[in-house]
Amino acid sequence: MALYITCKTLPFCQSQPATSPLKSRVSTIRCSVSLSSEDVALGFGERPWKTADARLVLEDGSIWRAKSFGASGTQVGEVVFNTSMTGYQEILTDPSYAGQFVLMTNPHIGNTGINPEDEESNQCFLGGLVIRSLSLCTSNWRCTKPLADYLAERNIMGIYDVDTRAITRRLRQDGSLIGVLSTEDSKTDDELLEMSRRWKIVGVDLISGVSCEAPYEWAEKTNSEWEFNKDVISGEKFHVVAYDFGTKHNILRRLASCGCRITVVPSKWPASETLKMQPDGVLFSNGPGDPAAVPYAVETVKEIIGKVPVFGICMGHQLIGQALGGKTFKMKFGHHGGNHPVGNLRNGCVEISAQNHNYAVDPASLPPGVEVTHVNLNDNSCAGLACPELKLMSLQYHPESSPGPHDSDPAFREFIQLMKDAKQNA
Ligand SMILES: NC(=O)CC[C@H](N)C(=O)O
Repeated sequence: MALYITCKTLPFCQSQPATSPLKSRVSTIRCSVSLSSEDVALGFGERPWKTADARLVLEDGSIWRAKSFGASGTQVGEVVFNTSMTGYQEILTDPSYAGQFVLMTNPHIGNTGINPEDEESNQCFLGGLVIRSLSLCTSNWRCTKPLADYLAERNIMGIYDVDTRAITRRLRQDGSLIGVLSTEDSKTDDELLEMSRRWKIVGVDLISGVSCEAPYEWAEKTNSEWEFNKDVISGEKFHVVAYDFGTKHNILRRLASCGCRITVVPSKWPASETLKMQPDGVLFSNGPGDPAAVPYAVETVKEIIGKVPVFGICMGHQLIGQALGGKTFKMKFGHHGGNHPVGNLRNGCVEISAQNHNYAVDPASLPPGVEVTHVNLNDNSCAGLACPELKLMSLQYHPESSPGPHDSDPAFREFIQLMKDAKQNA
């Protein structure tokens, strides 16, 4: 539904000819109000306003009453908070959120609606969305639909009008918690609590549920506004095999923009098949869940490192850490947001980065010869690794941003350089 507000402004200048047609001084503001077919159910279109019809029951026994949007039903997941100020659509489509409810600390969500160019994967894998306030209006020239309709279509539950600050403080204090979201009155609080306490996310392989089924080629690049460093973008073609553990599209787009031909392969694609393709480099992507629960992926990484240059991002970094002999551990509440300061220990610079992870590599568990290249400055956790001997680099965070600042984008060019050097020395 579109609402047109016509605002008849008075002439700004008294000397304007009185004959000036009024039409020219009428400005029309197009305010696209995203009232969907569910308007009445949502209570946006009429009074009285919608009242609480959903519950979020956390495993610590707390019960949060809220209003639902998107899908209805009952869903269990791990609640994590994300501090990004923008980019809820990229967050919703980041496959690394599989099994999790994302609670946005930014209180106002939905104002830019849904924009098809902003998708980071073809699906939403997250468990649900928890927000303070759902925007009544959408305002973006690319917007095709309101957030509530999109979530309903994709069968993803959302709740709003819930005290996200109080839940965030609880998560910061007690660590991430399992929760159950429900719109079903037939389920008692105790049943939902029991469900949250029985559900486990640690030790579960979540990447096989989000990876592609068969290899495919990727060619799409990021658009020109990303190329703030044109001079160093290589015109050369490198063939990169990208392991899809739940890859975000912008990783592939940035590689394509840097001159890579990309073959995306499923998470269980044998290392021997990859090596047969004789790629110039291999990328291990981001992905959901516990990195210690996917030993087959660690084996794949082990078989590849040392043979071709590799770059690991987030889950990929954690798999590389394990393949090198290190261990991962679960953090208290992880890092999720677009404002995490990272110290680049190689050049002494600070990068403000996009992050999304609940696990980290324990640097003390790594063998000599592996260099910690980056640290998260909020808690000193390991944020990057390198081993020049093995032509290997990895980052715990997201150089492709989307959403988030572009400070870490040079990492893609470092990977290009790694491949270039390996080619020259071959
Ligand atoms: N974005 C990612 O790859 C996340 C990695 C892993 N699932 C974690 O939570 O730590």
